Amino acid sequence: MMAAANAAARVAARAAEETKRNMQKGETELTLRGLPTGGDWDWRALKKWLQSRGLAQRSIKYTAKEVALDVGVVRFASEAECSTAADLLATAEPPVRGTTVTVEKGLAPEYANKQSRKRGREGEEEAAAGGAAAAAGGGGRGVVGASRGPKAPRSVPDVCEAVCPWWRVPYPRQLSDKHQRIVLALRQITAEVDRRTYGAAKPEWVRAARGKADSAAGGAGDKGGASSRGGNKGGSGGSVNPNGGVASGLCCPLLGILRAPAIERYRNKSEFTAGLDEAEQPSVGFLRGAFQDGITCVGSPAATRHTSRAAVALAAAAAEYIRGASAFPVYDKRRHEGYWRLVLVREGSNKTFLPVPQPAPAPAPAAEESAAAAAAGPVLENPTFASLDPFTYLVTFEPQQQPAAEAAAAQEAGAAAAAAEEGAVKEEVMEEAAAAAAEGGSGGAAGMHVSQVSEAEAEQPPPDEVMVMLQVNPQFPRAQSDPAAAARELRAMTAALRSAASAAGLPLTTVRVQYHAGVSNAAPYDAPITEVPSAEAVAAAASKGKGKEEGEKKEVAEEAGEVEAAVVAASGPGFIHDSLCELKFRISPTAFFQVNSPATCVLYKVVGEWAAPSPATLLLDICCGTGTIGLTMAGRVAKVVGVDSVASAVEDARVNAALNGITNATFVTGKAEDALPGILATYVDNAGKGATHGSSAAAASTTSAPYDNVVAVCDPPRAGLHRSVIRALLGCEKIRRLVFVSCNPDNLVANISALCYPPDNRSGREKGGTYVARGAGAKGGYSYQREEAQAPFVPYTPFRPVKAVAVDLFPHTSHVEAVMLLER
Ligand SMILES: C[S@@+](CC[C@H](N)C(=O)[O-])C[C@H]1O[C@@H](n2cnc3c(N)ncnc32)[C@H](O)[C@@H]1O
Repeated sequence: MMAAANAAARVAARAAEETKRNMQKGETELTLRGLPTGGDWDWRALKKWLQSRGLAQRSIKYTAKEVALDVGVVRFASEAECSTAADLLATAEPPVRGTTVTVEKGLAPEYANKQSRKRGREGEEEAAAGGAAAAAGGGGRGVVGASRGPKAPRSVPDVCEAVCPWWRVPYPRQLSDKHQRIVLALRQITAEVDRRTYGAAKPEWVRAARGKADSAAGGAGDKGGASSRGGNKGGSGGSVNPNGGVASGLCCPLLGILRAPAIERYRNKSEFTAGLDEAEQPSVGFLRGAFQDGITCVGSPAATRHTSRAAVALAAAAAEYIRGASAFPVYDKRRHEGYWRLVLVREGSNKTFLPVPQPAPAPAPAAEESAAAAAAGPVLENPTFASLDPFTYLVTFEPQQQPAAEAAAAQEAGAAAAAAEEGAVKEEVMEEAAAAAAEGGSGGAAGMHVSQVSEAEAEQPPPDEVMVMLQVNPQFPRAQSDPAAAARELRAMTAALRSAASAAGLPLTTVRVQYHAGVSNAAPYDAPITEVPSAEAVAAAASKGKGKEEGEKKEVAEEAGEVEAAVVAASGPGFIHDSLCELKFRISPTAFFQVNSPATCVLYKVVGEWAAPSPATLLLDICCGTGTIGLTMAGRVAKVVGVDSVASAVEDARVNAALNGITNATFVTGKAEDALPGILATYVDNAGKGATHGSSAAAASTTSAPYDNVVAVCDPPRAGLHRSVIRALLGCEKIRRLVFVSCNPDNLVANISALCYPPDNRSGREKGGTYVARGAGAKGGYSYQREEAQAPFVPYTPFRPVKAVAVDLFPHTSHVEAVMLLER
């Protein structure tokens, strides 16, 4: 009992630390520029303005009065709130008419500088006291604080610690910790829905899970959702049964975690920063910490476990060019100076990953035997994506000798017994959950116990196509005053990359240039992307250049001879292809594509199985990227409709459908929150009711009802789904099954809870209205006011969590993907 309590405290502390880290990373912060300065404007006025938009911030940094700075930083309680606020503020009336307030995610460098200066001072004090500790991993000194002037003597993390911080953690332990993260999230969903539902409206699955959690905790209750850390080390015996959640306060059974088929150098995309290394030399690699922490030092990616050899070679070539041959400097974010910003490397393979199954767990083999068997693995005869059983990769935790299928059966028996005791309705819920685990869950595969997981995984074969995108700063003064010189730089860099690629046997087929002047490296999706300038473009720019000297013109001519062949060879189509799940996908430079193809294959197979479509199904692929999930299921459904906010990704999706001869898929460009109501109106008969609150003309004009059987797959970005997407999904009763893929457990909790709240317990705002204070300081209580132009709230049936599984797409990092099935 004591051990469980200690474990619970550890889990809670870890969760709190994670939240704090997220906040420090700036994922919950918005930078607002163009705010009023002087006059009555201070942080209170800013707070009022935010309140008038219905936003509640956690903290504000805004010093307009003191230093006439028009920049404010607003921090929110969660990433989801931050994203919602970003959307709202981007279109909000500015506080002062005629001005424009721009919204950017993350911490303004103005404040980062302040922070880093403060930290720098702290570092100096620490050093003076002889207490400056080296960062874990033994990183040396780094560039901290302003890059001008003396560096603060604070150490920065080693590059591996910064980008794949679990690189020294044994893989089984990584899996345990990630699995535990999802255990916690599933508990939090129960706790969250429990907290916000009362009386008869409380869903039965919550009662069932809570009842069990409370009794597991000795009746003490478990309001916070973190009561035990069982299952973490393959035998600690806490109250969590990781193979089934109902018995432990989880909102549904968690089947385990699907390990990544490839864990070394698995990334097919690497985004390198051009910056100064520890020795203040130009370099291309990974930032060794967060810019918000004042760290701008770049480290070589060579030692990082997740970066491919191809990407490492190209980063080295780019660094060598900048150091040895370029007349343009790397970009300095603090001073907004310099030219070279990012080098993005993307790789594609024309061979679909077809997994070799690992052996079923044998009873307690010796560690070396197990590793050898796992490394060799039995070979599937004619393996195909259709024959892939993703649960071959299932890793379970305890009990050690009990395979998952048996554990599920045991759970089913336990659940049934418990249900018999506690009433007929509950019986139904428990049985359904247990049956889900037993039947559709692991597909009959036993998986393997965590103690049998091997690290001996093969590296990926070399790529068949490689694309590089160079991001540069178009506002660099010399690039502006001498475009010919800038063009020559880009051409020479391309030649350097091509030559390194040839030496390493890499098919570098395409190089593109992205122009981005913003402070953050993340360029907007519509930032211009061009081909590498042609020789003619250089000559034209040179001849237009003011007062070009003869020597320089000659250099252009010579350069054209030397570099032309390389530039032409790398001029490619501006995209690459990857073969995933036996389909071919075109990928544009900025389109989202999962970075670990073998693990993605496993992930998509689970999604396809749990979606359980029929030939009559309309499949909604929400946040579809290049169309991958929808297209892998297109052969099993009547129609796929995908939506994504990035135009180039949607264009890729359309091309991908054609490339694979798929004719029943349609892809829509737009934010899901804007486009979904219209999609539902077009393809589902009762769309619009409640989904759009009557605001969509498209919904009103719905005439046909072609699809009765609708399955939704949601795979949102880290910020999660927008509230109006959730409303639209809930409002469309024909969506009875929903598969949710999440790369962020925090937003998994927020989104799944929102999909599972019964309508009676929604807050006023969720219903389309808001509670407003009666009288000053809310002393007179609150009254509910419906928002203008909102249609009456339409009741809906909430979803119910059925089962979940974690998937490890990102070995050596703390990130984990989760798949959840919801039904109603
Ligand atoms: C995690 S990715 C998933 C993509 C795709 N399902 C896949 O597996 O490759 C999230 C996707 O959501 C898209 N996205 C981000 N915000 C969005 C929004 N508001 N509406 C629709 N799509 C959005 C991104 O462009 C990205 O393609």
